[in-house]
Amino acid sequence: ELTQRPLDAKQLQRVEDFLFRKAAFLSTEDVQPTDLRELVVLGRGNGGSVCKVLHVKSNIIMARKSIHLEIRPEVRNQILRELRILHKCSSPHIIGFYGSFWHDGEINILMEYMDGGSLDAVVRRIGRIPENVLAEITYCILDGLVYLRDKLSIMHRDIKPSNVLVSSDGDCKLCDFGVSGELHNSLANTFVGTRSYMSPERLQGQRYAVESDLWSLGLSLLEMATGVFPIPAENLKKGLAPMHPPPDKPLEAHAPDATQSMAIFELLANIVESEPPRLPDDAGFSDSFINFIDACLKREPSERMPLAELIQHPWLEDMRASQPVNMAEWVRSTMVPCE
Ligand SMILES: O=c1[nH]ccc2cc(OC[C@@H]3CCNC3)c(Cl)cc12
Repeated sequence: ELTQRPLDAKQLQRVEDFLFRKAAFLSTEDVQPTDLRELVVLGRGNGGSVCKVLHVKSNIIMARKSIHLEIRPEVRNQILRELRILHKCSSPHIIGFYGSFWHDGEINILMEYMDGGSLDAVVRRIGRIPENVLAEITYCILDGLVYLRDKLSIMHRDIKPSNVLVSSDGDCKLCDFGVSGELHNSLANTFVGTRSYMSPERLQGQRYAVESDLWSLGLSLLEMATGVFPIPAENLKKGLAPMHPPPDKPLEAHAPDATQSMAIFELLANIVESEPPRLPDDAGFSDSFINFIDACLKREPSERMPLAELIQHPWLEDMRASQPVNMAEWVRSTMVPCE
């Protein structure tokens, strides 16, 4: 059995609290869009936009992801049917699901609200994430991947910093995993972006499996540790992003996104043809962290360290033992004080 850490009592309590809130919510009849009061837009990406909403009848704050799709009723009903699998998800490392509904040309997915937001926004705000914090985050991601594989027999398909969410309670959860094949097909040609976390085998249209998620994990960790998207490898030569850039000089002023200069096709060709990127060995990262990322970033999927071994990698235990993190405190330190 994998070395799952026993959930601490507070974490278990929060999972139960969620299920209790969800029961209260489900006791209200089917969600009508008018039941939701829009509070603030949280972000855009993955084909949709995310809004913080209040479900008025149950007085629960939620995150609603809306995906505009021009599809036939049979296809959208198939998507809603497949999304219902998410009701079976109950893990401290997987975002909670309240339900989904179609309205006015959009699939709406109601999820648990995470007040710390997504890690892409955290990195934009503070520059880069300390190694010991990344070890905690990595454990949560790996445990979430184990849960998806063992309970839903699925891989994530879209591991990247913007699909990892954190909360001021110290929780760290995966979202936007590929639970609906029909939704995946409907979104197939909507890729927009200047960077890709996709594995070489997937970019080449070859068969891919959970090892492809491990490539994406390695690339995401490299980016969050250095504050720089690591492809092309030259990006890393310019040194790390400053940690906690002075508020007067927003990060953009520091590191204009070098990948913008490289067109997306050239970038994808680089991923497939070049040696995988590595953590710099003169920037203060531990050897076991460098080794962990190397174990994920093998171009050959079969050479990547399997999930069961990664979750037991010395880096996770060493970091947790030598530099333990209070995740609740750390997340709070990254949050923008409300005006
Ligand atoms: O609180 C959330 N719950 C579920 C999903 C979610 C997604 C979020 O952001 C997703 C976008 C995608 C690209 N960057 C951020 C945020 Cl910022 C909060 C939540």
